[in-house]
Amino acid sequence: MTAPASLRPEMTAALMARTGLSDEILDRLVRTFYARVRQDPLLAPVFAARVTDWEAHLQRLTAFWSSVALMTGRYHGRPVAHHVGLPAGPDHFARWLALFRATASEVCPPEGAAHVIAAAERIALSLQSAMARHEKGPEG
Ligand code: HEM
Repeated sequence: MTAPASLRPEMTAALMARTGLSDEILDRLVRTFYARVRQDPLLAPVFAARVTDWEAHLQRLTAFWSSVALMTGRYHGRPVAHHVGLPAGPDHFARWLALFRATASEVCPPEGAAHVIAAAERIALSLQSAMARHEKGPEG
């Protein structure tokens, strides 16, 4: 298994060894997960209203997961800015996480699934609180 290009090659190699993850597995995770999101009656409309170029979106999301899970530094974006103002509340997040957990458990080795699920849960919480703060306005 070749290591992905990384800004921190030793850390990436150690994370790959510990989790069994690779850019190939993360690519499969992202593609399988968003194929399910696009079939989901609750989530699909939120994405359909915003994502026009799915291939570009999937490649950004694979870079994001490579940065988060393997510390490659491949993603340069501002995820919070893309979520504030979205019509998505606690039910959407619960569904997103349920689909993500199921997909990660199928696609990744067990240690890798636990690693990406823990990260998704952490990031989902911080996105939700940023979205809630945004809705309340600056006085909060
Ligand atoms: C209810 C849950 C969620 C919904 C409905 C949602 C929806 C969306 C939508 C519509 C976009 C495209 C925004 C645009 O291009 O204008 C997007 C982008 C993105 N989402 Fe989510 N999202 C959810 C949860 C999450 C979670 C939990 C994560 C991370 C673990 C995440 C990570 C990202 C990233 C990295 C992008 C790309 C931002 C960029 O273009 O740089 N999302 N999301």
